[in-house]
Amino acid sequence: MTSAPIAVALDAPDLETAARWAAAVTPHVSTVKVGLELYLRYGPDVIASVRGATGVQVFLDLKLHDIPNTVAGAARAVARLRPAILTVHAAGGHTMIKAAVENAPHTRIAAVTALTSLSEADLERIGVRGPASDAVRRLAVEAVGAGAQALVCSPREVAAVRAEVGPGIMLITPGVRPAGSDTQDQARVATPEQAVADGADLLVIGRPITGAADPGAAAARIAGALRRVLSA
Ligand SMILES: O=C(O)c1cc(=O)[nH]c(=O)n1[C@@H]1O[C@H](COP(=O)(O)O)[C@@H](O)[C@H]1O
Repeated sequence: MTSAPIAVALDAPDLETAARWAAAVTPHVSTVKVGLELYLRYGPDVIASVRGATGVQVFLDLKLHDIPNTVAGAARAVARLRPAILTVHAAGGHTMIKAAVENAPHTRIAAVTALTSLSEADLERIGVRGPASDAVRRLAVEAVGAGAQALVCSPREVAAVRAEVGPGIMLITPGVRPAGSDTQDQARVATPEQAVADGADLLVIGRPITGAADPGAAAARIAGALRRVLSA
C-alpha cells in the first residue's frame, strides 16, 4: 500500500510526543513536517531523530522571510540536513526566494503565498486588497519565476494556482479540515477530498490527526478517503 500524500505537522511541545505521533502516522503518510515549535526547542538534531524514527521524508517548515543575504545563509545552514522541503515566505520577493533555491540545491524550496489563517478581511487589513486568490496567484507567479519548485496555498486557491503555474510545480495545502471538524485558527479551509480533487499534491494536516485520541487511526481514515478520490 503506498502512503498517502499527507505531511503530518508535528507541532508538539517535546520530542517524545513528536516521535510518538510520527511513529503512529508513518505507515499511512508520505511525510512529516517539523516546524518552528520543535526546531526552536531542539535545533537541527530534531531532523535526524524524526527521520531516524520513521524513514519518511522530512519537511522543514521554517518560513524564512528576511533579506536575501540572511536567507542565503539560513538556507546554507539547513541544507546540510537535507530536508525534502523547506519553506520561505513568497512575500520576501524574487531575490530572497532565489537565494534560498541556490543555497539549498538538494531541497525543494516551497514558497508560502498567503497564510491559511488569514481571512479575506484579515488580508485587507494588512493591505492585500481584492480576492485572496488574486494575491495568491500573484505571489505564486513571483515565486515560480524565482525558482521555487513548490508553493504553499490554501485548498480554496489550489485550482486557480494550478491553472496559473501548470503541472510541474508541487502544490502544498495546509488549512485542511475533514468535514465537521473544528477549523480552530485556520480561515481558508477545505476538506482533504476537495483539496486533492482540486489539484493539491501534498496536504499538510496537524491537529485533526495529532489531536485525535488515536492519531494513527485518524491518519489512516484520511489516507483512505484520499485514496478513494485519487483512484476515482
Ligand atoms: O507552511 C505551512 O505549513 C503552513 C502555511 C500556512 O499558510 N498555513 C499553515 O497552517 N501552515 C502550517 O500547517 C500546519 C497546519 O496545522 P493544523 O492547523 O493543526 O492542521 C501548521 O504546522 C502550520 O504551521
